[in-house]
Amino acid sequence: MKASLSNSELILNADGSIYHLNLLPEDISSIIITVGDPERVPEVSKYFDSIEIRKGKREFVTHTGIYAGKRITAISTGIGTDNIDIVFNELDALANIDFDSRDTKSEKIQLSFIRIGTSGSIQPDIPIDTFLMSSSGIGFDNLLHFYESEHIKNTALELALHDHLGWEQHNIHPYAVDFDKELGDIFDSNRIRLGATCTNSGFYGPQGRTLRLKPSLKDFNEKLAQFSHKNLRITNLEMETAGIYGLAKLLGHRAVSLNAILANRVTGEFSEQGHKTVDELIQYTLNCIANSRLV
Ligand SMILES: O=P(O)(O)O[C@H]1O[C@H](CO)[C@@H](O)[C@H]1O
Ligand SMILES: O=c1cc[nH]c(=O)[nH]1
Repeated sequence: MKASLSNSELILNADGSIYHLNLLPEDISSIIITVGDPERVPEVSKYFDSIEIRKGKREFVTHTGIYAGKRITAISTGIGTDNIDIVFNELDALANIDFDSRDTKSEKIQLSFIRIGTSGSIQPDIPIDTFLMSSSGIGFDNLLHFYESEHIKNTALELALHDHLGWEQHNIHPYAVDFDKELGDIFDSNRIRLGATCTNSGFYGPQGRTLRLKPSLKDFNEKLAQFSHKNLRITNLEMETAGIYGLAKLLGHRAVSLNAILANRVTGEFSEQGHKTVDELIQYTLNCIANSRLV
């Protein structure tokens, strides 16, 4: 028989809540909106008809409530896939590990994750203040390389990208994971574009930005923007989507990432109405959830 999880692996606080998120199993819904910025959580939950849970620790703020008859959890992940590792492992533990016996439950709950994030476009025809749904997440961070994950990756996309970039000598080995198409269909409309999203481990050098430091790869964004594979092109850069797609799939959950495009890296523009654009994406997302069969 498999030994149950020790105190150093499944870490619970004195009140029985999970270590970083400070949440109890009953605090979360199976419909989960993730946002990067902790201040975006109340921007989502202000539309709820009622709020039942308000908890937080570090950058991980959680509100659970009811919107149009659906129980929804909104949680902030902070910035980066290092935090995605914590948030997704702990949310899955809340759903699928019995905290008393410290064993995995025999009946698993599938969670539906919807990220509402901000991002920068690398294509001239994807303007600021538009919405974009990530059909694939391409990870330049290393998160998925630490998990057995060959079976959930889009290896055809990975190979085509490796061939195009030729960056092995720079120790850059991106991984690729697709969104959950059925979940994505709920958010599809002529209001939102589709594209492949690159996730990286930083905002400046790792997204081809130069303030005072010189990038090692001079043509980073251009090379990504030129790539195409089976009608798919790389459209935007941010810092969480690929990790979310990878961990959600590995754990048997569904995920989709919706981006408010705030920067256009080709034209050099940055939105002056970012708050409004994000607010519109929040309302769009909630409306799609309300009109869906998600439970
Ligand atoms: O607006 P959020 O969701 O934080 O997402 C984007 O914004 C942050 C960088 O400013 C990164 O987390 C990036 O992915
Ligand atoms: O350019 C951008 C804008 C928002 N978030 C990012 O990670 N990059």
